[in-house]
Amino acid sequence: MSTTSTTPLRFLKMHGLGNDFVIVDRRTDARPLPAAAIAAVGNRRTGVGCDQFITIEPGDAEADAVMGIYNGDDGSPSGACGNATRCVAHLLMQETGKAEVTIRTVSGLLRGWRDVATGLVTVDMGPARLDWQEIPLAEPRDTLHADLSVGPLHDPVCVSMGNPHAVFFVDDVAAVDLPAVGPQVERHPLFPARTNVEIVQVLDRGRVRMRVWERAAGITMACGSGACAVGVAAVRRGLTDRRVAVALDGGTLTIEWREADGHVLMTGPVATAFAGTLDPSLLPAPAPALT
Ligand SMILES: N[C@@H](CCC[C@H](N)C(=O)O)C(=O)O
Repeated sequence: MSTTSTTPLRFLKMHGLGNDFVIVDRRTDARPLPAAAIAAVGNRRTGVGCDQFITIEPGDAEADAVMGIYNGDDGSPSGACGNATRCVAHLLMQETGKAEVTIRTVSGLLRGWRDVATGLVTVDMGPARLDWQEIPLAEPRDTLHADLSVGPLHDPVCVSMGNPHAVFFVDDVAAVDLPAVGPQVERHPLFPARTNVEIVQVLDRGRVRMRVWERAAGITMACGSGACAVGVAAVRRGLTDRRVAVALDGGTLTIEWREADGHVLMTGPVATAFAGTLDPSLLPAPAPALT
């Protein structure tokens, strides 16, 4: 189909636990979407507003679709978005009638499925990556005790779920001024690609409370890849069992770090808020005609 910037671009607004996404289907409309246009759409005052902007691209021999992930603040790409992956898995299952779908992201092939009784959607987020170069960190460090202090936060566990996470265990998540300290950790020189920041309070061996400062999105109601990183970090520190309920501001995700293959499974609800079209003025103007 031929499209121009004056043709409205259709989108779906979805969320997982209040972590919200503008999702566009580029299998039917592949117009260019530069970072500035994504940031304009992501702006909550002047655009639609979203934590992440998600694209669905044509699939291939192994995947039902390819998913692109961009942060709402600046259009920067990310290697993972757990909650959006659950939303896209839900859409693809609805579309294909399949009980299980496969989604390709820049970090790998992810499988998603639904529990028919509860409607909850699970995604296999693949293996947690624990080497300092995979986070990435700027220099060799033990990712189990990364020897970093920023304000009241100390001694993070660093985990990559395809995107970087610094997980700090604290006594009381409510007592931390996350809007103040989150951006300082996000942009600390130890993290050359910046980082997502999680603060966690362990409640018991099966439950934790978590708050998140997301890279290029700020405080969000929930972060799926962050919850995965927290589950992995808590097991590595010996604080919880391998299956844990992670209570976020927007609700609870169940995380299981599977012993057999090191994959991390994430389960929770998805919801569709509304469908709409993007104002063409938010999108790039057509290139001027050559004379
Ligand atoms: N909300 C997401 C994570 C989105 C990407 C993140 N801000 C990054 O830059 O890595 C999730 O549910 O995982």
